Amino acid sequence: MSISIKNLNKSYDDLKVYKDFNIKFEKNKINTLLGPSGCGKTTLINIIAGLSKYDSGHIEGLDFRNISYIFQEPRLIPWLSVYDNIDFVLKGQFEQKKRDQIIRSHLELVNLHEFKDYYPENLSGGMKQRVSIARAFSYPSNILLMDEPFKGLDMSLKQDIINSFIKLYEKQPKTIIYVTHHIDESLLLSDYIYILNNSPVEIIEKISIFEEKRERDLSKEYFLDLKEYISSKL
Ligand SMILES: Nc1ncnc2c1ncn2[C@@H]1O[C@H](COP(=O)(O)OP(=O)(O)OP(=O)(O)O)[C@@H](O)[C@H]1O
Repeated sequence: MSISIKNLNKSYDDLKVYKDFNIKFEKNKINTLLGPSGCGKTTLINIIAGLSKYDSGHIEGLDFRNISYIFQEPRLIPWLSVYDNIDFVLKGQFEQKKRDQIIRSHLELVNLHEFKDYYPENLSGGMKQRVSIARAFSYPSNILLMDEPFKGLDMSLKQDIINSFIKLYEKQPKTIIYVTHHIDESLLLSDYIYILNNSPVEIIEKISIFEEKRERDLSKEYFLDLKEYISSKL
């Protein structure tokens, strides 16, 4: 489902972060919020997740039971194996046989099927983040919220994880809201980029790039031009 935010107002004491703010996130697309640090991206995603209160406004198209999350840190349960970390969110959703099939197929898609019995402490940072991506897609949600999920990973690892992510997304499209302040990452992943800036926050521009191929090559002229253009807006 698409998600519409209407006339949002949110302040922290004297700091007005959102003033009569409106935005619409497109159904089953990757909608990216790109803006400088401190402009209000995390505040917005926390409001959508129901983790932060807002002063006034309306949010349409949300059902809190219907949301998956991928955070900056993988947030795996340390005393559960890779397999059981995913099973944990699926219990109560499906019977055992179906859960087993879902977990195995998702671990396969992120190339971690051989690590299903490992505990988080024995995995690298990139592997843990792949488990959290597999977990987010295993859960039967229509909406996925991601806040800087690739932070702290080097570029080649990032590229692998983004590829795993795109494989899962293409098999099971969801309405995705993705927060980042990295232009390169936003160009690799997005269908729509909302450039945010100013205080209170404004949408400087909505850029649509979903007609371009997903096999994205950031060294291509189109992306270099777009990157320069976006930089000039931030
Ligand atoms: N709990 C809070 N109390 C007071 N001010 C806050 C609080 N949370 C955020 N802010 C302020 O609100 C503004 C927006 O913060 P927010 O974290 O939403 O920005 P952001 O764009 O996500 O930044 P970053 O990329 O650094 O996380 C910032 O000026 C921040 O200092």
